[in-house]
Amino acid sequence: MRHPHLDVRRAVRTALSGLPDGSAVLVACSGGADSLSLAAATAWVAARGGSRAGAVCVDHGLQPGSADQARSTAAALCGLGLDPVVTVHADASRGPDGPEGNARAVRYAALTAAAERTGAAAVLLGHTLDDQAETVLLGLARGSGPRSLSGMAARSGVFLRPLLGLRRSVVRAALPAGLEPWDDPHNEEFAYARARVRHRVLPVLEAELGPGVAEALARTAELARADADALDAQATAFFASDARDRSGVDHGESGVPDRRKPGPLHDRQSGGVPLAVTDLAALPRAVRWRVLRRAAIAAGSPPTDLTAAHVAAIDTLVTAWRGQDGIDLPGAIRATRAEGALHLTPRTGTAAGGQGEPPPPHP
Ligand SMILES: Nc1ncnc2c1ncn2[C@@H]1O[C@H](COP(=O)(O)OP(=O)(O)OP(=O)(O)O)[C@@H](O)[C@H]1O
Repeated sequence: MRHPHLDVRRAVRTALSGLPDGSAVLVACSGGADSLSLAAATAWVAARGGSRAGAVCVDHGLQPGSADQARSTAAALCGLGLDPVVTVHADASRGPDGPEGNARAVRYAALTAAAERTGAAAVLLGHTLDDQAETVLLGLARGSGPRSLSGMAARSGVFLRPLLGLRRSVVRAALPAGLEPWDDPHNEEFAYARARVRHRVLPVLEAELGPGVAEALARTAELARADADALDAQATAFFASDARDRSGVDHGESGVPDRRKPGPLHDRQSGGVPLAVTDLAALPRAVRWRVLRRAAIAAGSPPTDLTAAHVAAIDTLVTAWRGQDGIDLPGAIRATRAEGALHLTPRTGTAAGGQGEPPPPHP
């Protein structure tokens, strides 16, 4: 780690080079060491590259003194030459996901809104390779599949994560002298699984298995992302061909569409789209489970409540059906098998989600 500030600046320059010329960006800065280091490097790169960089701090008001802390972070960011520096208040006291999850949801919404307001092409986040490794370990411990194990993307929507390839120690060593980072007490709280992974699990793995474990876990994330993307694309292709069938278009052996011939999956249901069991059973399990999950969500099952166990249960109707009853899913959706097809429909007498709304359209 001879010149950490050069590593961080290079990472920022690479991320910004993917944006259209003259783009403005915002650095999302909590005041913590990682995002402050990112802010300093971005200010440096923008000043030399003739681009515009501002910053945005989100004050959740969760801790006493958070407004003062946001103010002093904003002052430090102005001192770096970032312009504009926006402070946003985002209440995280309500919501379904607990304080941490709510804060994350309102933070991402506030950051997106700040980008729209200021015309920024991207919002830069300070996640590091260590954050990625922690995410993979947490996913492994939960028994996650490749989508979860793929961790955080270097780019997703308006968000860029330029530091995903750098160790946290490098990012922190690049923090210019005189900048005082704020230590989020949650990062040290062992009540949080991520803090335990950060301070207790990863250091033990590195000590026992050798250095490079964090890098290896981050590589797993990259490989898992490629696998998950490929499987998702196959699931999308299944729906596309299935929709063609349902539209009554038969491409036949000649490849010429024959619109007179009805497809095998005419939608005879109100509120649900049947999927041919033979078509589903022919898919590899990894693709089929994705198709089933998407179909259940499209029928109205809330994605946050629909677990892998629900999807596995639906799958029994496809691959291990012995005339058994249907399966109840979250959002008052019922999966049943009839006439060689799987049906995902609102439970009789109940509306999807219990809100009297029709299920959303099929993907
Ligand atoms: N309150 C906030 N305001 C603006 N951006 C935030 C805020 N909290 C987090 N972020 C952004 O999300 C990134 C990840 O935050 P998280 O709290 O998960 O990690 P961290 O390791 O504590 O990062 P940091 O040391 O920068 O606070 C931060 O680096 C920052 O870019």
